[in-house]
Amino acid sequence: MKVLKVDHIGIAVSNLEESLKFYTEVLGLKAEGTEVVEEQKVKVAFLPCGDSELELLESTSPDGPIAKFIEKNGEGIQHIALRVENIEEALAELKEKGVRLIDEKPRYGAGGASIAFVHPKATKGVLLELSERK
Ligand SMILES: C[C@@H](C(=O)O)C(=O)SCCNC(=O)CCNC(=O)[C@H](O)C(C)(C)COP(=O)(O)OP(=O)(O)OC[C@H]1O[C@@H](n2cnc3c(N)ncnc32)[C@H](O)[C@@H]1OP(=O)(O)O
Ligand SMILES: [Co+2]
Repeated sequence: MKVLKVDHIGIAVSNLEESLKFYTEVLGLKAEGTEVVEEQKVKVAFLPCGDSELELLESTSPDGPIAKFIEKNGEGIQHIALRVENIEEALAELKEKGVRLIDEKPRYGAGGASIAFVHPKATKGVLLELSERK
């Protein structure tokens, strides 16, 4: 598999609009439009940061992964996403190596990316998202 770069860092927040104020008004980052990703039960906003981005995620449901994360840990970094050249190939290789995957097949990611998560127990405690953008 080929990792191209850190695509984004996912930050779990309780209130997206409120959190965006800090990142845009204080840090001066520019927010791209928000998007609801139903399958992940999140509303997200991306803030480009040089060659990578920050992804702010607010839960759209009390039983979604972001709501559960915040309940357990409070707001903060929830995942790191690596851009890969070919996600199908990356997943096949990780599976072959016995790595614990959350998603064996790519799912829909914000902006039309193909994404899949690797379990934090396999990565020394980091929820890892693989992302391929065409
Ligand atoms: C829109 C999209 C995009 O970018 O395009 C996104 O990013 S969507 C981003 C939101 N979507 C997702 O996160 C989908 C993938 N996530 C999941 O399936 C889930 O959140 C899991 C990661 C499997 C965790 O599930 P759940 O909370 O039910 O399990 P759990 O609390 O029993 O956790 C099992 C163990 O993993 C650890 N753990 C849980 N979440 C973690 C996280 N975010 N980072 C690091 N460790 C984590 C727990 O502390 C626990 O360890 P101990 O056993 O040692 O206590
Ligand atoms: Co993400």
